[in-house]
Formats: sequence, structure tokens, C-alpha cells
Amino acid sequence: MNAVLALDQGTTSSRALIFDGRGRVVAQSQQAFEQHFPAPGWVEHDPQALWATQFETARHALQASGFSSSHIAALGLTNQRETVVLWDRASGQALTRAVVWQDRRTADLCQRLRDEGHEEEVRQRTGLTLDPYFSATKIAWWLDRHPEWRSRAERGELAVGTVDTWLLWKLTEGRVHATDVTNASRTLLMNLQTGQWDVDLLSLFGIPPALLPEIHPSASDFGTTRLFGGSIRIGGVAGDQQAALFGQGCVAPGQAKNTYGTGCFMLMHTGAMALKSKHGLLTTRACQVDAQAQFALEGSVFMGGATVQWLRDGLKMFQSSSEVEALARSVPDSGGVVVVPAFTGLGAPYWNAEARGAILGLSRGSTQAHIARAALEAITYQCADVLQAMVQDASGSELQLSELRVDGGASANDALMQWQADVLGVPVLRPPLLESTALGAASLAARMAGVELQVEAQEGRHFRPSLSPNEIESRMTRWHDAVRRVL
Ligand SMILES: Nc1ncnc2c1ncn2[C@@H]1O[C@H](COP(=O)(O)OP(=O)(O)O)[C@@H](O)[C@H]1O
Ligand SMILES: O=P(O)(O)OC[C@H](O)CO
Repeated sequence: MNAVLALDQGTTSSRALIFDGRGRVVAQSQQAFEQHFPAPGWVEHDPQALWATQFETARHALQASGFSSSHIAALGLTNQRETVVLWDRASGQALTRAVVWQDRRTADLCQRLRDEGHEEEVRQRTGLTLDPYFSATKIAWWLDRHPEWRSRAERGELAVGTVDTWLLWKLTEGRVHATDVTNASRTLLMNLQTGQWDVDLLSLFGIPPALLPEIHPSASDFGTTRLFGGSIRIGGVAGDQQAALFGQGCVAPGQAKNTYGTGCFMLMHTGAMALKSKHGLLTTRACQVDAQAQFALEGSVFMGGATVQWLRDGLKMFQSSSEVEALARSVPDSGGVVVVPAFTGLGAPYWNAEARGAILGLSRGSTQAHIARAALEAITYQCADVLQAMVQDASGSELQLSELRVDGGASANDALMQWQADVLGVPVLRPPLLESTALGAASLAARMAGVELQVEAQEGRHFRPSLSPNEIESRMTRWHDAVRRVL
């Protein structure tokens, strides 16, 4: 059988999808889990909840499909990146909650390392910036506060990993402690060129090598799981944003996608070339399917769909995220209101961990609808800043961005996509299947199992830009003025 099971462990939910040989979804299951906010700026997940929801969704999807494990050619795993888990190798139990990518508790440590002059060296070696977003300072934070954990880590009794590594350990019942290059490239510990842990970086962050998993290409042998009745081969692992890039078919230099989930993550494939950004973007690994390393430029925006969650849960404007579209469309414009959703600082291209959110331009006539519209526009402006940086970085090279492919939960919002095309001045293409992340993981696994998915080309929806260059400029100027104020 050519069916493939994809597990997508995201920031707010775990999903499992079963694809047939043509890349069609034959069954799926999704479960949300609790978000923990123990202190301002802290975000944690219970590792056991990540595993339990992921395992349950896989079981449900298999049940719903009517397939048994013998029908599944391979399993592909994709995950929220940077989030780290620490566990005891003997018991397989986590020592503490996972520290999530959005968590800002290590802002001071990052600042200290910057003050000591390490920023440039870290950027050269990893392609990343010294920001609490990435895994290394989160691990250092644990070991600095728990000397006994450090001693146990040095003795090889503990294991650390991004979420893929934790789930692999669970799926293989402790037989495999591994990750792939895309996930490892988000830790601040992997040398971008060699694709291996960098001993100087391990020493800079004080991380014992015995804690870390092996790094493999994204399509490779990650062992087998026997938890679903038979034996299923795990053939693909990738961070969710790189998996989406692969799933959108962006495998050639210049092809780009933007995923609108909790955050927004725009990635442009740059082929075998690690393009260094001069405009605040990250250089990262794209999915690797053979011996050749692949690279991408990335702009990470922390508050994407999470801005809509805040309107829903924080301001109680509506019950379901999808209601934001009608509310925002009920006014012709934002009435001069600008929302800067810097709730957890600002990511690319600003990289400011201290900035906090603001609503500007309020008048007596401002309503919920104006704020909702301004919040959606803020998502599009943040992505426009990233695209602008990407175009500047790519100028002078052969990379040409002619359209932006989109996916993720919030890309279902037509208004958001139209306003996005408007401020980008570039067509936005939305495929019929928004689950590019899971499809990417499935394609990697299928490839490893030798059963390439024959995905049928299907017409997506195009959103074409409709604003004049002057209008784009005036909106972006107003946005940049607001950003300057929160910085
Ligand atoms: N119609 C919509 N308009 C705007 N935002 C939406 C819409 N539907 C979902 N969202 C937002 O998209 C996010 C969920 O997308 P998803 O891809 O499932 O995220 P993740 O993988 O980060 O968990 C949530 O933040 C939600 O508020
Ligand atoms: O879980 P998502 O889809 O919000 O993605 C999270 C990113 O991987 C964080 O870098």
C-alpha cells in the first residue's frame, strides 16, 4: 500500500493525517492541548500532553481510515520548532514542562551574550540571531538553575530534544534519539554548513554533548514504531515550516511560501546556497533528501493567527477565529487604527524581545470592527516587512520571487489573503489543501520508503494585488511609524 501517516505536532494542536498515494487526505484527526503561561512572557507545554494527543490522533486517524499498520508504507513526522523537552533516558519521563518557542524568559541571557560580543560569531555559524526564540538558551536556562540536572546530563543520564526528537523517542520506545537537519538548524547549536553540532557553540551555551540527539537528513531511516499494531517505518522528519515549504513544492531557488498559523513563517528556498541576510532574516536548512544540503531564507513573525486568538480570548470579540473575517469586513478600512501585535516582542526583521504591543490612532468613532480590521492588517504588514527584506537580500542574485504560496489555518481567511496580496504587490496563491505541512512530512517519508506520492495538480485560488504603489507606500509608512513607537 502507498498510504502514508503524517503526524503534525503544532503549537496549539496535534494532528494526524493519512494520505493516499495521490496525496489525498483519506482520514484525519486533531486534538488541542493546554497552553501554560506560568509567568509573563513564559509559555510552556506538558511533554506528556504533546505525546498523548499526538498518539491518540494517530490512532483515531488510522481507525477512521479503516487501514491497519500493514497498509501504511511510512510515517512522516513534523513539528513546532525550537520548543525543547528534557527527559530521563531510563524512565522516558520528562523532568519539566517543555519551554515553547514563544517563551521569552531567556531575553537577559541573550542580551548578556550580545554584550559579550558573541552575536556575529553565532550568526556566522548558525545563520540565526541571538534571540530567546531558539532552543539553546532555553536548555542553558534549565541547566544553570539545576546543578543536579547538569551533572546527570554530563553523565549521559538525560536526553534533550526538540519536539520531533521527543516524539521519535516515544514512538520508538526509547530506541531512537535523533533529529533532522531542519530542526537542528533552529537550536543555535548546529553548524549551518556541516550539519553537525558545533563544539564551540556547545561550550558557549554550556551544553553537554551527551544530551543531544544524532542529526540525520530529513528523509532517512528514523527507525520503526510498533505502537499501532504492526511495524511502521519512520522515514521523514522535518520542522513544520520547512515541511510546508517542501509540501508546497518549493524545492527550487526563489520559490517561497508563507504559513499563517500561530505565527507567520515565510521561507524562500535558496538551493545549495546559504544566503546570508543583511536585512534581519534567518538563514536556515531546508529539507534534505540526499547528501546535498539545502538552504532557505526565513522571516519569522511571532504573532500571526495568535493575534486573532487574542481578539477572541483576550478581548472576547467573538467565539470562533473564523468570525474575525466578517467583523473586519464590516468596515471599509481601519478608520486610522493601527495595531502593533508585539505581545512577545517583535521577530523578523526587527528582532526586539522587549517591545510590547500597542493600539494607536483610536478616536471616539473607533469600534471593535476597526480594531479587528487593524489586527488583520497588522498580520499582513508584518509579512510585507519580511517579504521586503527577502527581496532586498535576493537582489543581485538569480532568485526571483514571482508569487507567494500560502497555507496554514489563518490562510482560510479570504479577506486576509486579499489584503496580503494588496500590501505585498505580489500575487498570493492558496492551494486547495491547506495542510502543506503534513503533506511535506508525508512526501519525505514516502520518498524514503520508495513510494513517491503522485500528488495531482489542482487549481488553487489566486489573490491578485489591487493597490497602487502610492497607496501601498502610504499604508506601510503609517505601519512603520507605529512600529517605531513600540520599539
Ligand atoms: N478564518 C480565520 N481567520 C483568521 N485567523 C484564523 C482563522 N482560522 C484560524 N485562524 C487562526 O489560525 C491559527 C490556527 O492555525 P494552525 O495552522 O492550526 O496553527 P498552529 O499550527 O500554529 O497550531 C489560530 O491562531 C487561529 O486563531
Ligand atoms: O506550530 P506552528 O505551526 O505555529 O509553527 C511554529 C514554528 O515552527 C515555530 O518556529
